[in-house]
Amino acid sequence: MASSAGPGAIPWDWAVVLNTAQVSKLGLALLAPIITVFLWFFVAYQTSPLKKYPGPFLAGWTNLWRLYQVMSADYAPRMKKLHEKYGPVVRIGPNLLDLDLPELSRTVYNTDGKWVKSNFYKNSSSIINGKITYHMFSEVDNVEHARLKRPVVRHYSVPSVLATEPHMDSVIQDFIDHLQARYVKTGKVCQFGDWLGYYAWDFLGIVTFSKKFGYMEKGTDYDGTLAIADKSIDYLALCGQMPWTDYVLDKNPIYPLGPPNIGNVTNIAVSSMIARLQGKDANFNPDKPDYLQYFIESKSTHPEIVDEGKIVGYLLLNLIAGADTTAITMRALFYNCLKDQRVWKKLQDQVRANFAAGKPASHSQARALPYLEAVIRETLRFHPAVSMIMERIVPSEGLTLPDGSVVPGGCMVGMNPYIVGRNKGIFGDNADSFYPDRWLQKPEESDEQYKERMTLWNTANLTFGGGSRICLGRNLSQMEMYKVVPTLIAAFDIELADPNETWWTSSRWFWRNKGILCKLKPRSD
Ligand code: HEM
Repeated sequence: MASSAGPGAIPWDWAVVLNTAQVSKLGLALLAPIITVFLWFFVAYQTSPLKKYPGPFLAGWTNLWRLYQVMSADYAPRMKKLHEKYGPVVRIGPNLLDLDLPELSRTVYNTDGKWVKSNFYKNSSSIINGKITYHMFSEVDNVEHARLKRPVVRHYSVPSVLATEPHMDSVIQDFIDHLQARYVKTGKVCQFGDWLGYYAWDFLGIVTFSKKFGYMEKGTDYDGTLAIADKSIDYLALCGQMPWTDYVLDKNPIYPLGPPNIGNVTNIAVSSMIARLQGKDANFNPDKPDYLQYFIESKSTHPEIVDEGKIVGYLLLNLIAGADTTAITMRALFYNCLKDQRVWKKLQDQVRANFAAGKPASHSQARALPYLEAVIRETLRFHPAVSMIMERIVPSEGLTLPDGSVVPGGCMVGMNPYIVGRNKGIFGDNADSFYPDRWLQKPEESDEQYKERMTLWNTANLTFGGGSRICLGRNLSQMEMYKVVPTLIAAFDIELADPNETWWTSSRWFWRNKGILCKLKPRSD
């Protein structure tokens, strides 16, 4: 067909320009790469040693599938539905199995150093560390990781954490005073979820370098750090599904597309360290140890490992690894307890029988309250702050699964604390419900039976990870929660402003649970 264009116009009818042979050559040239890519995927799929394991069809072909699942922002419940459909072993990537096999938790997360972290962690290291050369969290070489961790690990033991209690008390007192002045006295509705975040950051500022950031003082994320930290974690979660994308996005030298740095917090960490080393840190009281002091001690005990750069890295890691995770857990605790008034009343009664209003609860007294412990343990099980698969590379000897099949070395496997923590074989048919009482000794249960049950349940508890890479800050975050939760309950009557609120409606990423609008009133009893 001839072109209808006038003389001199570019002909739009390609048949005029190209003859049939040329058209087919062009078609082939365009199709060839597509066919090659398809064949490559097809062969990879057909020959994969993980082909025998069930899972969504697309997940076996490309990691784009799981990237899409993470983008949906309700990744963990989606993965749980997959386990309900396919069973305990689900292939969620061409080279990745998600296991709901608590009996293997001590194998995959162990201390022998053979099970290394996948590249999920490696490529995100610079993001977590605010571009400071510190890789302890994400280090995939376990030997190097152990070397980096050696100088600081004792500072996270229970006695070292307990030594920071005076700092904790001062920041908890501040928290109560702010809530009292801004919400209890005025009757205004409190964005309690946000406030738990401000508190968690100020808490870690004080415990880490004896300096609050001022989020509670200002009543807002005044320098955008909390928002940047959220973006960094989102980036980490997304990029980790296809780690090479980090090189195209954040690490591309022309126009980096990663999240911004937590510049203000980094500046505070650096200036605190310099002032402290020069003996000019006005915030520091030698009678109240903090982590900066601990890390400076590590510099003297391990000068071959710890220098000023490492100290800043250690300081920042405390903040990035500890603030968001603990805030999420506290929000989940208040939200779930307030949603179930039976649980709330039981908790409130026990706390109020033991603590007066107005001053921070002591850690030792709080640890003696069985229902508080049950509530904290249930929150950690029901809503783990890390609700993603913790990927590990299977060592060369392979991994034998309960069905007798062997996952070959080099493949990736992992468990998701959210899924393993809701395993019905361990926690019973009501594993999907928030029910703190399950952690109490039953009347018909002997001490021995109760101990056995708790030992079994601990194998399915991966909220803080496990083995040599278990969370370093778990004592710190637990102590924070054991103190602040009873203090708040003893101080105020707390109610959900809208009892029908769900945090699904208030935060895109379900596990971040930013919502929880609350009314805070003077303690009525
Ligand atoms: C409720 C609060 C917290 C939760 C749920 C939590 C959870 C976790 C989990 C699941 C891991 C292991 C990740 C993996 O193996 O893939 C981890 C590692 C880690 N966490 Fe936490 N964390 C919390 C609080 C903290 C705090 C307060 C700090 C620091 C002050 C901290 C510092 C670390 C560090 C340094 C690691 C890496 C340990 C290693 O690789 O040896 N975390 N955390």
